[in-house]
Amino acid sequence: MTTSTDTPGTPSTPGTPHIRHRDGRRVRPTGGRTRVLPVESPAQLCERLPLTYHATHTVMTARHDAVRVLDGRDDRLLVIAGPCSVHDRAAALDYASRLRDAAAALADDLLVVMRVYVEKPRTCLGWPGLVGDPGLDGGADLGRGLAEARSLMLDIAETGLPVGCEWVNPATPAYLSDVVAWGSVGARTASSQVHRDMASGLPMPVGVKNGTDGSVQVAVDAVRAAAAPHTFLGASGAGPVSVLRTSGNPDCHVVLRGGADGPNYGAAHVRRAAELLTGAGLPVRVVVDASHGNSGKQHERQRVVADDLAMRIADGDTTVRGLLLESFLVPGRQDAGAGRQLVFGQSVTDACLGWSGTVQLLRELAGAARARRASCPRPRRAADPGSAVLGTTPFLERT
Ligand SMILES: O=C[C@H](O)[C@H](O)COP(=O)(O)O
Ligand SMILES: C=C(OP(=O)(O)O)C(=O)O
Repeated sequence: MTTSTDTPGTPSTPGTPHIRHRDGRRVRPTGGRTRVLPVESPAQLCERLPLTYHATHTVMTARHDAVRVLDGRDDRLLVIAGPCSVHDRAAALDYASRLRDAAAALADDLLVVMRVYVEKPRTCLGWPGLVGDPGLDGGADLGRGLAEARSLMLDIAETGLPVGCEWVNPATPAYLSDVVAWGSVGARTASSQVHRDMASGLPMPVGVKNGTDGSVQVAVDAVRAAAAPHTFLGASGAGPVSVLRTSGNPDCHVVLRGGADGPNYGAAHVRRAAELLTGAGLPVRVVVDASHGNSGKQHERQRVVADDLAMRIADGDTTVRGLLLESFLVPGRQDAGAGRQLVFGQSVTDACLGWSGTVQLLRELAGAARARRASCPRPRRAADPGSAVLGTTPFLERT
């Protein structure tokens, strides 16, 4: 085989040779499909936008408390609420200040984390989120996206409200993970080795969704895999690809989000998930996503899911440790696109509950946590909360 540079073609990397087979046929080059563009290193961005004292306090306290809630050592409910995706800083901060006030008022019963989802996995194609396309115009200025995402997360954490997000690209945590109190591996990536490796090194509790097909086993496998140490190639703070060795993340948990075969927030589904976890030798920690497959993506149906869970929790169910809600200022959703006039505070991805509906649900969930506390004899210390028996997990007193 010989190489030639006079063959027509569009190599996108300068210097990529065109290929001519020895029989004279032109061979389409298979390389050159990726252009490499520079971007600020994680260390540079973190130095430019450092974690402040207050934000550090928010993050560390929330991570610690979230683990205790998930383990049943804190009898509150973990509620991760916020827009499906953030696209507009002003609207996200407006929502955050309302959520922070509601969270403070309900702090005895709920541990509230704001969804600040800056990366979106897509079923096929679509807007990739603030990091991938901060201009919502296809410009894909990732350098700007990372900076905007970090700055927004920092400002929210600075107010005392912890933030949570889904980790989609394994290079992103190096830029943002120090600001994040709770993370997620989504339904589209739960079976991905890359995401399991990544979760094993994240310094926060990570909720792994069941698959879009409804498989909970895939999430259980991911939780088990992420609890173990891994060694893999990845982005480090200094930028270049490095060998990363993780110690394993013992704080991962399953998130039931429904799937192609319907919702899975019902008592029987939760029981089944708990059995799978126990069978895998894992602690029974279950969080339910009221949206996605559980709401059939009809935002108002999140109420039905949350009402049902609130009733079961008030009746003493201790298996469900938390809920995810998709909520923003204005209910519903809208299409984004270059030059479009957008409604302030309305989702550009999945439809969300509006603010008043959200507050109502938060109060209801707080009431359920209170009722559960009243019906549970306390304090009951579990010798090993990790080996909790389904539905009868004793809560330890919050300290
Ligand atoms: O949570 C948001 C969406 O459900 C997820 O990103 C997939 O979106 P899509 O099916 O519209 O691509
Ligand atoms: C994409 C999300 O969820 P899922 O992975 O369950 O579809 C999400 O929570 O934004």
